[in-house]
Amino acid sequence: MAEKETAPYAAPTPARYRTVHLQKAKDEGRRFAMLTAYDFQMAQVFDDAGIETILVGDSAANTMMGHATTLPITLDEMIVYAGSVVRGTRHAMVLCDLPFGSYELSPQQGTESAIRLVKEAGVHAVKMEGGVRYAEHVRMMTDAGVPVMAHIGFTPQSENVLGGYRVQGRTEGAAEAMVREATVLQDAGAFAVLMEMVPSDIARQVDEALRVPTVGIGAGPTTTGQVLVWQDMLGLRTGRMPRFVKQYADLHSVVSAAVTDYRRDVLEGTFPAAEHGFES
Ligand SMILES: Nc1nc(=O)c2c([nH]1)NC[C@@H]1CN(c3ccc(C(=O)N[C@@H](CCC(=O)O)C(=O)O)cc3)CN21
Ligand SMILES: CC(C)C(=O)C(=O)O
Ligand SMILES: [Mg+2]
Repeated sequence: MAEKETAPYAAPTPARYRTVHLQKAKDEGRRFAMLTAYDFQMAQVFDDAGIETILVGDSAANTMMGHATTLPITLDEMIVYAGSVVRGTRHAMVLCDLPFGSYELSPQQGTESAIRLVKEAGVHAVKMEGGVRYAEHVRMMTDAGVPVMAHIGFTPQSENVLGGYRVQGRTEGAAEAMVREATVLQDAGAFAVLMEMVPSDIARQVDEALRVPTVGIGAGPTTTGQVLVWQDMLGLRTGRMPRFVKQYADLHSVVSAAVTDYRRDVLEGTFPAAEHGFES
C-alpha cells in the first residue's frame, strides 16, 4: 500500500482498531461503522476511508460465490477471503464469520476454527451466530486469545429452522429474552453483540442493558455500531434489497456504462489508440 503524506486519523487514534477502542466508543457515547469486505482492494478502499471494522462475512457465499444461502461456504474458503482483506488493511479491525459447520458441534471445534482464522488469515477477531447455547464456545475462544462478536436475532445460518428471512423478537416476552441472551454472551466474554433484523425498541433495550458495544443491521439507530454488506450499499446487489439497506451509490450502472464504452471502442477500433501502443 502506498504510504500517505498525512495520517488518516488525528492523534491519538490508534494505529489499528482493537476491541478496546470499540469499547471506548460505547463508553463515550460514540458510534463506529462496519462494512463487509472479501478482497484486498475493496479492503484498502474502506480502510483508507476510515471504516473502523471490516467484516469478512459468510455473506461471501452470496456476494462472491453466487450461492442462494450462506450455508455452503467452507472455513477454507473463508480463510482465503479473510487473508486477502487483512493484507489490504492497516487501521481497521478485521473480523471474520465462523461459517456454518465450523463450530456447532463443540466449543473445541469452534475454537480450533477460530484459531485457524487467526493463524492462517491473520484476523483480529471472529463473529459467531447463535445464542445462549454458544456461551461456552465464546468462553473457550476468548480464553484461547480470540475475541468473539456474538450474532443474535436473525441468524442466516439457521434460516431453515427460523423459517426464512424474518424479523426476530416479535413474540411475547421477546425483549426480555433477547436482553438475557445478549447478557449471557457478554458475561461469557463476547466483546460485542451484533443484532440482525431485531425491532428497534428491543435493540435499544439490549444496548442499554449491555456493558459491551452492540452492532446493528436492521436493528434501528441506537446500536453502537452499524454494519452493511458492501455490494448492497454500493448498488451491486441484484434483486430486491432488504428494508435495512440504504444505497449510497449505483456501481452497477457505473461499471456497466464503462464496460459498454470499452466494448464499443474495441469493436469500432478506437481503442487502443496510438498512445496505448509501443514504438519499435
Ligand atoms: N448481500 C447480502 N446482504 C445481506 O445483508 C446479507 C447477505 N447477503 N447474506 C447473509 C445475510 C442474509 N441477510 C438477509 C437477507 C435478506 C433479508 C430479507 O430479504 N429481508 C426482508 C424480509 C424481512 C421480513 O419480511 O421480515 C426485508 O425486507 O428486509 C434479510 C437478511 C443479511 N445478510
Ligand atoms: C450481514 C452481516 C452481519 C453478516 O453476518 C455477513 O455479512 O455475513
Ligand atoms: Mg454472516
